[in-house]
Amino acid sequence: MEITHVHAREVLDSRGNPTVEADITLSGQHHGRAISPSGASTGEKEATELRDADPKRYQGKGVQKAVSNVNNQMRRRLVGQLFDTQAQLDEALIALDGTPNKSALGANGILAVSIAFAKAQAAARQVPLYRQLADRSHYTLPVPCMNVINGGRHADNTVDFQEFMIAPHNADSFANAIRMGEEVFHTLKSLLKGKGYVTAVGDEGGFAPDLKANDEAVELILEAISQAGYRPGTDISLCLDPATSELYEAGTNGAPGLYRFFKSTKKTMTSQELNGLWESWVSQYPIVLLEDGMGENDWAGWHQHTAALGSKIELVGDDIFCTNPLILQQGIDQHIANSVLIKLNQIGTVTETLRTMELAYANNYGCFVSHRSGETEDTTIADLTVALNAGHLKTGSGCRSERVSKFNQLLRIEEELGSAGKFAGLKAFKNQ
Ligand SMILES: O=C(O)[C@@H](CO)OP(=O)(O)O
Ligand SMILES: [Mg+2]
Repeated sequence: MEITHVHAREVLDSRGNPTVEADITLSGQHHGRAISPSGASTGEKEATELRDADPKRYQGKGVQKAVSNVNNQMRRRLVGQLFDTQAQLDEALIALDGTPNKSALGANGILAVSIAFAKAQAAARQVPLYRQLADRSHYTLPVPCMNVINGGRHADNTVDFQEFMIAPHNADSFANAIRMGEEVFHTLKSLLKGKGYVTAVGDEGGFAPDLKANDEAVELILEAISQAGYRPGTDISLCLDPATSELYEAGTNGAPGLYRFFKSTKKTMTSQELNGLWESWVSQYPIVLLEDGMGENDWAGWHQHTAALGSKIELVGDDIFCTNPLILQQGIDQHIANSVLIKLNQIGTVTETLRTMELAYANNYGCFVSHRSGETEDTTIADLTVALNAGHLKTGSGCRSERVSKFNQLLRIEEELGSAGKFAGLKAFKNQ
């Protein structure tokens, strides 16, 4: 189909920072619109998010250059051309950029165009986006992993670890899983209030209290699950993303690196000690998934970590893989983790994201689809999760619209699919 219109503009994300929105029209009548999200605890090998240097606009965080690259180079290359498939479009964008990490044109602009094209194609074919991404007779509705306590770089509190999530898996539908999760979320609010903690929320919608210790977050969540009338581990389990790359300090002169608890005690731990902490938490608590339990530059630590826990729970690599098929392949070869976090803007096109997911599945790795801490009303990840039967996703929790919009899209998809959709349940998680 012929691309007849390409246009980008600067819009805002959930932190009030600018990001890129792109519009695409096919054959003068089929429209697609998409917005790129933005991370705070980013992996070093992510595709480049182009930000303007001008300190007078948005403290140097503007995206005018990325927008202009869409409205000039990309528009010139695309308008008037025929693209039949997503891969053809994305290959053209990758070639036009010409760098391995999309630093010339910016992955924020490229991704918005790539997703907008997928949506325009879906509109042209009159199918929902998930069906445009993968046409199947049956689809899986994911377990929503809801981030109910925020810490790390996502909140100004005393908690070092970034994300404490609940996974309501013992449900017969996505709608019931969301209801269970939200009931726990509200119970947790009362519990925190009762204990004198603030109930303000962090970037991803979870509460951000000043707790006395990191494990207090887990204890409080378990209490909230029980108080809400559910059984921890049987009905609702826990998932964690401590985002330990943010804690990691590389060693100098050949000394091993250390993890520093930068917000609470300022104490340090070796990889071995941190791995020991995870082993004890996994034996003590109903944890089914642990993301970035080791830092992106600590492959030796990751190796140990996978040997210790890789046959017990799901170990997800986020910063270490950056949704990049080449890096994931290295991880697979070295037996690192058993699952990969999927963030479209870490790699920059729909086609490369799908390639990473296919590589993961071919090697018996899981795919955990994810939002970014800077999000928008764009709900593409909801459709992506369903399209690829990923079985679980994380997209924050229940009180911020940029997170809830994904839940609402999944509720619509579940309704639309009827008996062609099935809730994933506990088996969505590796080793469960
Ligand atoms: O670390 C993560 O997994 C993400 C999303 O939760 O955070 P950010 O978008 O800040 O990288
Ligand atoms: Mg992460």
